[in-house]
Amino acid sequence: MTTIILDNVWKEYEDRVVLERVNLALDDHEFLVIIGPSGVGKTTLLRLLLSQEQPSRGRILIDGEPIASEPTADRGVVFQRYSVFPHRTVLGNVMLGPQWAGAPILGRFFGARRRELESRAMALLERVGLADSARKYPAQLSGGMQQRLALAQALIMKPKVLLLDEPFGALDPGTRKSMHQLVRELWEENAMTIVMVTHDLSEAFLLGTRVIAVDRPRNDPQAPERFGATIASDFEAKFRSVRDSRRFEAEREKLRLTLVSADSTQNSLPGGISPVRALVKD
Ligand SMILES: Nc1ncnc2c1ncn2[C@@H]1O[C@H](COP(=O)(O)OP(=O)(O)OP(=O)(O)O)[C@@H](O)[C@H]1O
Repeated sequence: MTTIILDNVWKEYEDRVVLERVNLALDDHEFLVIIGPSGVGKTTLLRLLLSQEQPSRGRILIDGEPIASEPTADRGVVFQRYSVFPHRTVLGNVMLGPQWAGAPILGRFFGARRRELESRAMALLERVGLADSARKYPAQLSGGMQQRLALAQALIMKPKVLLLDEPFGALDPGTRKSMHQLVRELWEENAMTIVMVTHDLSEAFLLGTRVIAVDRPRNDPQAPERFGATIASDFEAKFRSVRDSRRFEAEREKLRLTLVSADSTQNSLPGGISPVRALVKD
């Protein structure tokens, strides 16, 4: 379970206010999408969630605890152009993170530990459709394949929160569509929280359980840096219903069993509709 709270968060660079009064409470397993005009502070918000930047004021809590002051493995990130290591194979790139985390001096595992990691990395490459390219180098991959590699690299660290900064921005429409599908599936399978920045509104509402628009509510033409951006709108998006329907399904199943066991003889409603079907209809 992962909840995120931003409590009156500000980000200022000397006299320049980039973000002000940002308040946000994110549920467990949310897919939050951030939209907003160019230069408004969307990436800054992601960098705060990664601890690449610190708030000037306010606080960020993850699962009720103050966010770590340094980037940690439980927060993965994928950028629009991901800098994979060009001299490592696809498999080597995926194995790198856990090796650095587990053996910081040598950066390498040996023996059984290495074999275990290799099989985990291969399973993940299989999942993102890159198993056949495991021995290739990044330069031999298309843009979409490189983004799949970036996803595998982030996921092998089992992040609680995955941050995506315009991850599909450089991809052609067909590849983009297949990446949407993949990310959506990975989000469901891994039960993680995703925070994604995009300029594409249809993508935002297609993927997100929640979409926030970041904008500057106040403007001083004489001093454009005086006011920062904040959450101007907050929408529940289409995919929330899918997430919530899973909870609903579980509840419905419980109720169905109760109804069936409580009264197997009187399980019809007027019009011949059974209670189960009536629930489904609702
Ligand atoms: N280290 C910094 N020092 C000063 N200003 C900064 C710094 N980092 C970011 N900014 C400013 O903060 C503002 C917001 O930048 P940010 O990259 O977060 O915007 P964005 O909404 O992600 O933009 P885009 O959609 O174009 O990627 C920009 O005006 C940028 O110049």
